[in-house]
Amino acid sequence: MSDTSLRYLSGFGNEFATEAVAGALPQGRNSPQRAPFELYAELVSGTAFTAPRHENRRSWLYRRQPSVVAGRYQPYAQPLWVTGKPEGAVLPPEPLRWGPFPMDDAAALDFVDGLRTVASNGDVEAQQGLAALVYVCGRSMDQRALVNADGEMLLVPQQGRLRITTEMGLLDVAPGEIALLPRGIAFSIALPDGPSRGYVCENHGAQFRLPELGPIGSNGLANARDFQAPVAAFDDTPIGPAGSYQLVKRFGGRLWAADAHRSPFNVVAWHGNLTPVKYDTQHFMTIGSISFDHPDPSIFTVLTSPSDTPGTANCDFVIFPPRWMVAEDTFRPPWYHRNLMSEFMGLVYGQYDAKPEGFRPGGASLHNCMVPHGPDQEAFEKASGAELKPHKLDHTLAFMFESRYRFIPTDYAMQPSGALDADYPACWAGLQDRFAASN
Ligand SMILES: O=C(O)Cc1cc(O)ccc1O
Ligand SMILES: [Fe+2]
Repeated sequence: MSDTSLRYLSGFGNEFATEAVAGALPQGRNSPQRAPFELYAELVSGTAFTAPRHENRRSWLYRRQPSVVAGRYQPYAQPLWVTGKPEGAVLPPEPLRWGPFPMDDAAALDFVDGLRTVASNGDVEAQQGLAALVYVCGRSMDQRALVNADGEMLLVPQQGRLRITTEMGLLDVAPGEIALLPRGIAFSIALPDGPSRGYVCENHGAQFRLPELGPIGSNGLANARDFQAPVAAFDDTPIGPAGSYQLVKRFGGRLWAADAHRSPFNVVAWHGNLTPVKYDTQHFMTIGSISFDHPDPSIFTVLTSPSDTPGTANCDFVIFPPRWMVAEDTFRPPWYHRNLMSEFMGLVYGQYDAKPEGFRPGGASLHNCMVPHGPDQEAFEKASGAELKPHKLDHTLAFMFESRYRFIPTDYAMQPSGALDADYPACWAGLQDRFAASN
């Protein structure tokens, strides 16, 4: 597929129609007796057929061969991609933090082999919860594609651009941008900038959508028009022998691989509202306090995956982008707090105001349900004494996967020789009792 296919259609959840060859989309019906150019019609339903109209997501693909043409699947070993709650897993009741996840072994790994679950929750079979992963990779996926039947994947690149080929077309995603790849849609990732690292939310629950805006009104936060879907594009490499391509499938918390004769990227035209999208976080219209007090971080929600309990998300994807701090008589960083919701955070670049030194780009932190946390001593002291003039928190992008379900860290995350910060709670130890009743 050539770079000329790198054009985008704008809007979140729109009804798109796109064809790589003029005339390839049937008009006025979805499954004519014979589709144009002898293409096969294939429906992909991302929601139950009967999901409410505003939540319903499906697309019609017109392709050279239907996806059912594939070899037989064999188990594929990738022990560091872990789903759900491992048997007997120990869940420390403390705050956890990791330094930048090492990229030492990245050179030999592609995106599939470079995925490492840091923490996971829920139950993939119950369509609940998520896995928070990192990827470290130095190789493009060569002659192979991944299909995740277990959930959609939200990619947050931290280092290196991703060129993502999908059944619907191409996406180019740089650090500062995100990609949302629907459950079940095949994709393959190339690395135009070399070694890459980033974060992934593998969402087993309800699909991510834009949050309600309530009193904010009809504009603001992430605007629907800034999400970009690919235009139809296909790979016209001729069919090769069995095994010239590999399809890797995530299915029930395990990986499988099948030989194929060609890539699954043979969709000549498609229409519908189930599609991969990318979004540039620079377009996020940030709202904050213009009087006093630090608001709840829900004002930074880009996308939300609701659960069955209103307002209590399976997962909120929240960002902390560059923004002005202007609040008067206010301790401006996050307050000390405990939260029913569990918070997994990562840092794409820059500094995070609550932890200016200890939280590093490419690392992560985890504050599970009711685990106390807040600014480290350095941040507390600085912010308590700072002159409260307007101040731009610039050159920074942190994010959070916030979930109603506690995240269980994996063995990979907890190994003492890895990125785990063994002494994280020490960053608060110096917060003295300064009570002075006479004040
Ligand atoms: O814990 C964190 O750093 C995330 C966070 C940020 C904020 O501004 C308010 C609450 C919150 O949990
Ligand atoms: Fe928090």
